[in-house]
Amino acid sequence: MSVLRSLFAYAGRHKYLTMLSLLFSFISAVFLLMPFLWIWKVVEEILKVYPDFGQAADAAKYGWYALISAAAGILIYVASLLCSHLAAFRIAANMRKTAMHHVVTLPLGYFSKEGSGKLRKIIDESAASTETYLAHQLPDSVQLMTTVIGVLICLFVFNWRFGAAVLIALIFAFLNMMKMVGKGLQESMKAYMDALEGMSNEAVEYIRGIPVVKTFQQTVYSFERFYKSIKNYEKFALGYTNQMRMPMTLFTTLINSVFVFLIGTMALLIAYGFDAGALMPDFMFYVIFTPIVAVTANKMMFASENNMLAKDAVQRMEGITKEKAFQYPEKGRKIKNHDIVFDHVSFTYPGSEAEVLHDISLEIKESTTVAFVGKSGGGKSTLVSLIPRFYDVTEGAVLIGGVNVKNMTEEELMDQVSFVFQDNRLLKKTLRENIKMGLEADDPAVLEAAKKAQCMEILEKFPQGLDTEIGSSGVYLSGGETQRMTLARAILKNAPILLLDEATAYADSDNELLMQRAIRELSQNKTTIMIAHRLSTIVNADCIYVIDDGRILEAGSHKELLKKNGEYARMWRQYSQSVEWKAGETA
Ligand SMILES: Nc1ncnc2c1ncn2[C@@H]1O[C@H](COP(=O)(O)OP(=O)(O)OP(=O)(O)O)[C@@H](O)[C@H]1O
Repeated sequence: MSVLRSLFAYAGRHKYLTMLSLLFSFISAVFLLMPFLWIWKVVEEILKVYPDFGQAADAAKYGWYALISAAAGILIYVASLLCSHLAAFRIAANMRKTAMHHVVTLPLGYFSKEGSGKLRKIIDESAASTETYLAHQLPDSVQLMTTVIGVLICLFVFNWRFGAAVLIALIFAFLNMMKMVGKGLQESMKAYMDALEGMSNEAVEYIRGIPVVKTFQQTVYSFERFYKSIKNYEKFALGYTNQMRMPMTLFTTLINSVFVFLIGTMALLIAYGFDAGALMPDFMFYVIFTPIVAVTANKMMFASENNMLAKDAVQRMEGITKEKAFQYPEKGRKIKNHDIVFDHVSFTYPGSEAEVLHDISLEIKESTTVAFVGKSGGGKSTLVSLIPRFYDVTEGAVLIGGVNVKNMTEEELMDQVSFVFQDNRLLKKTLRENIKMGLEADDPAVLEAAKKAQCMEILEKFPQGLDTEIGSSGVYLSGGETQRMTLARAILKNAPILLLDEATAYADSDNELLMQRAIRELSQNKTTIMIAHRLSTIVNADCIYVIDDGRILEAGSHKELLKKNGEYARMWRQYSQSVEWKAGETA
């Protein structure tokens, strides 16, 4: 019931269709039990007139009744499945939609914590297994319950002694079944499903990393994590199977040995002086009837396993939908200008122990350009990512124009900021849509932005120009091309705050100069933050912050920092030397 209640949360009006399917399923079960009774009547009729079979006038009539009730039962069952399938598809689709809608509201940190393979598996496969559950297993369970109740009634209506014999076998079999579906097994199954999920995640990560692995000849080492997850899966799969082996064997044996109990009872009754002839019709009824008992009991066992699977799927899905969404206020406060302030900001990545930024305070005035430089891993990208709220600060606040970014609506915040990062992604849409990203702009404006960002050679490469669909056959953009497309996006958006994290990292020397010029032009009158390892690109910044180990080491203009002769001056000397060496090499 709890599984059904959870699933109905996604059902809307389709829950009535599910209920209708259950009603049909119940009626069909009643109809499908009837043929056994009619056949018993046929047998009784024949035995009554034996050996003069011509006297069995009603046998044919009962035969027809059996056929008609079987046909009606099947037809009603088909109607039940029709309803259940319609509802199941809709409910599973709603589950996927709800999960996806929720996923996009989650903080970015969630996606680095949970691998994408794992998320895909949970959303897709959990919805699929609830679909099977609702379409088949649930109506079948109602049918089974009805059949069980019908069977139990019939067992005792005809001859309680034979009924008791069948029941004893059933009780033993079901006691075994309890072992199979008990709490311990639910836990083993959860561990098994976790291992399966882990393996799926590692497989995705492994396949993604293959190019890097091949380049660095790391095959054996990189395979280790994936291999461990396979071994872990093997451990739980074997454990689960071993746990099932004994009770499953006993269950199957007991359920199929009901005949032995019946024959034993018949022999006992005859030994105690009962008339074999008078017992025969009842005995025949139980012989006809017992196969349903075995089939029903088998089905019940699988139904309870499927119920556990559906419960597990619902819980996994709820694990995502109950994850706290990123909160944006309904109504935001208006910003006064485009100053950016970091006020005593500390930050730790979600799920990580180590603090990455420690008590950082700095102020960036509107329309100025600042640069963050420093050792790799010092926290520059993290600091920048707090402005568009890719993550929320752990302590302190980030303010734009005097307003905490947490108090700005999503629209307001995103309208203020455009960014070009190292790791940019394009959508599987046309080049035009990738530059516009939902902005109102006509083709000349899109082309103008593309031109400034040095994207014309990309557009010229494909005969369909702006209409070229990324991801369609043969359309692939390199890292540098993707970065230029992202720059075109930022140019078209023309937001007052510009965040550039190694924005020209992948550019070749021809393009880099032109991209730098476009960036310089774009950053005019904008609050700009640049992260760059090539220090020549930031010498003109109004202020340069040297970030080291999550702290500001030094701050000032290029000239001031050189005069100070500290870390920046050291970095500059090193950089100039490397440029000289390169120039020497090319000379
Ligand atoms: N998603 C994450 N989860 C946990 N820790 C992270 C995550 N991303 C980065 N870090 C850690 O935060 C620290 C700062 O990383 P960050 O990328 O901000 O440095 P950076 O100065 O920009 O480095 P680079 O110049 O190499 O880009 C590093 O120690 C890094 O390992």
